[in-house]
Amino acid sequence: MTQPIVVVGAALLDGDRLLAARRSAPPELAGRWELPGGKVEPGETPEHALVRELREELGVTAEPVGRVPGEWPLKSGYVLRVWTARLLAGRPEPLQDHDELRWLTPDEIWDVDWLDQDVAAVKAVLTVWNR
Ligand SMILES: Nc1nc2c([nH]c(=O)n2[C@H]2C[C@H](O)[C@@H](COP(=O)(O)OP(=O)(O)OP(=O)(O)O)O2)c(=O)[nH]1
Repeated sequence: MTQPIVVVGAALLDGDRLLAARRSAPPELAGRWELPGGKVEPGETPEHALVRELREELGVTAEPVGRVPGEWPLKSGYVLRVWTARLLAGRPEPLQDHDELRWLTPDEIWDVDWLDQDVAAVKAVLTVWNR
């Protein structure tokens, strides 16, 4: 069986806030909100992919903290896996793939229009947040 392509999503946490990112492309996803991240490249660990993607997309240095249990199907052949992460240096900016960022408290988490496939992942993040 063909292995799915893993997309890593970062639940970047800063105190009581989670970073959400609004996609600027492709057209069918643009305007919807997601966890920043991207595809794991061949030969790369998911943790390394997460650090690389956050540097490329947001211009920050971050480190993975822990895997959020579960995985969520995306388009055919892709699955989303999520790690909590913390900022080590820099202030996130929407450099690539996104046109807006928002830091959300748990009370604000559903104020943004998450991608359909991210809703279950964000719920899972809420269960591990601040434990
Ligand atoms: N990063 C990310 N992608 C997601 C999420 N939910 C979701 O459906 N996706 C989809 C969007 C894309 O089709 C795919 C990830 O692709 P990407 O474009 O972010 O990854 P990438 O930076 O490695 O891509 P590329 O431009 O190098 O091709 O997964 C999510 O929460 N985070």
